[in-house]
Amino acid sequence: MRLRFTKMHGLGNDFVVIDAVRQRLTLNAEQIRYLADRHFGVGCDQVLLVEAPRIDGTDFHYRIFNADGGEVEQCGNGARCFARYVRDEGLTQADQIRVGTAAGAIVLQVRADGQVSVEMGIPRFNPTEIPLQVRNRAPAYDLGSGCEAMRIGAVSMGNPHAVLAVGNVDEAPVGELGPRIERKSLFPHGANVGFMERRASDLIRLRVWERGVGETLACGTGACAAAVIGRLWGELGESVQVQLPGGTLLIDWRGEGEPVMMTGPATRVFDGEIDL
Ligand SMILES: N[C@@H](CCC[C@H](N)C(=O)O)C(=O)O
Repeated sequence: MRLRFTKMHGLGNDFVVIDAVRQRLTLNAEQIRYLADRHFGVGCDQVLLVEAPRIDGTDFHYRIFNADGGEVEQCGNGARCFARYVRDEGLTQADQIRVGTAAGAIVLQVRADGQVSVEMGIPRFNPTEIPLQVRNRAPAYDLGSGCEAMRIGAVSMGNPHAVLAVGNVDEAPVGELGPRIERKSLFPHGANVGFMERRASDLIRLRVWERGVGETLACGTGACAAAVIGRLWGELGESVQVQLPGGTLLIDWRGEGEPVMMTGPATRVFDGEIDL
C-alpha cells in the first residue's frame, strides 16, 4: 500500500499526519512503529489519523498513536497540528473545529495570527484513572525503589500525567526517573511524567518524559497537567507560560470543573509518500 502523509510539529513534538477521510486505510502497530522510526521510517513522536466524525456534533475524529505503536487518548500539540492540517487540506474552512477523541470532544480555534487555541477539556482526578490522590496540597511522595521522595501530583487530561516539582529542570533526572514512574503500578495505564520548575506564578519550565515515546521537545497535555497541578498546589495563577525545550505554550485554567485552554503554534514541514 502506498500511503500519503504530512510531517508536522508543534514546538518540536513531531507527527506523521495521515488523511483517513480521503484515503481508506487501517494501520497496525507494526506499521505505526515503522512510520515513527527515525532510522528506517519517516520518524515522529506520534502518528495522527484524521478521520470522519464518529461523535454527534463533531466535525472530525482524531486518533493518536505513540511511536511504540500504542493508541492513546489525547495529544495537545497534535491537536493544534490537526487544526492546521484540516484547514490547509481544504477539509474545512471553519475557524472553530469540534473534534472527537478517545477522551471526548475538544474544540480547536484557529486564530488570525496562525496560532491555534485548544479547549482541552476538564482535568480529571478520578481515582480509577489516576490513583495518586495528591492533587490538592504538596506532600512528598516516596516513589520507592531507590527514588528520592519528591513532590508529585497526578491528573488526567484524557491521558494520564504525573507532575514532579524540581528545583532546576536542566538537572532533573528525566531519562532515569521518567521511565521508572511511567511504568509504576500506581498508574494502571502508564503515565507521562513532567518535571516542572516554577519560576514565577505565571511562568514554569517543563520537561516531559512521554509514555510510549521517551523525552520529547514539548508535550501539550503535559503543559496543561503541570499548570493544573501547580495551580492546585497554590503556586500558579490562572494564566501560565510553559517553557518547554522546543518553545513556549500558553495555558489558561480558571480552576476545578473548568476546561483547560492551550495556545501555541502548529508547523507543517513536508508532504511525502511511503510504501507500507
Ligand atoms: N505529545 C502529546 C502527548 C502524546 C500522548 C502521550 N505520549 C501519551 O501516551 O499519553 C501532547 O502534546 O499532549
